[in-house]
Amino acid sequence: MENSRIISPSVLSMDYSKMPEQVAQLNASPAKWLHFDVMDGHFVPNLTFGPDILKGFCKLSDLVMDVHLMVSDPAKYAPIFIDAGANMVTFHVEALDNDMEKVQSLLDEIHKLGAMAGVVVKPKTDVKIIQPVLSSCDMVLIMTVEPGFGGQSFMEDMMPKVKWLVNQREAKQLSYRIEVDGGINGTTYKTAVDSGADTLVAGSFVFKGNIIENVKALLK
Ligand SMILES: O=C(CO)[C@H](O)[C@H](O)COP(=O)(O)O
Ligand SMILES: [Co+2]
Repeated sequence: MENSRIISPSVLSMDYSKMPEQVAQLNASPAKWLHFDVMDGHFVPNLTFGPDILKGFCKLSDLVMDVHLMVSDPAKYAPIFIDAGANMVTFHVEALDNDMEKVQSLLDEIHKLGAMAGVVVKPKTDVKIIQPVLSSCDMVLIMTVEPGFGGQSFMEDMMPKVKWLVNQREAKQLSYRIEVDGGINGTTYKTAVDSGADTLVAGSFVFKGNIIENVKALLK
């Protein structure tokens, strides 16, 4: 697992009338990943992309496809998105009733299908419940907004979760990445990085103005 900071621009905030041009800008930027938010209109009150759209992004880019499943049935959809080209699949523990046996099974299934796997926790979920599955995670995603929409404000009070993950990783000699998602911009990213986040999702910040310069600003 790489140790340097990774920027994963969220295409939720892209201008879809300019999709190929904007993906070309991401390809030319120092972003290494592309964050793809799958929302089912049930787990969250918004509806986004299906697997065929991911296939389209894969044709336009060699970036690592970082698929964030905000769906009520992640066990059904994880294999479908891996088949469509997902490299990293993260799913919400809340969608599996915070049941770590179910979470462990899905992490194992995603690995068996050849993708990297991680879990996501919503702002109100206690991160400590995921302790039993940490050794099977390639990444843990801490939501810094309520999932469902781009353009919301960063919740700084999620930083203790990031710090707990850093401590657990060190204590248990694990190597998962720590990703934050929601409200990351040219100011808030510093708070996240100082707390120990190494993987930054950014949507509205990256796609407003110059995409390449905005990605660079998150790497300073
Ligand atoms: O998962 C998400 C929302 O549920 C998005 O990845 C996130 O909101 C990115 O958008 P922004 O950077 O504008 O907050
Ligand atoms: Co996301």
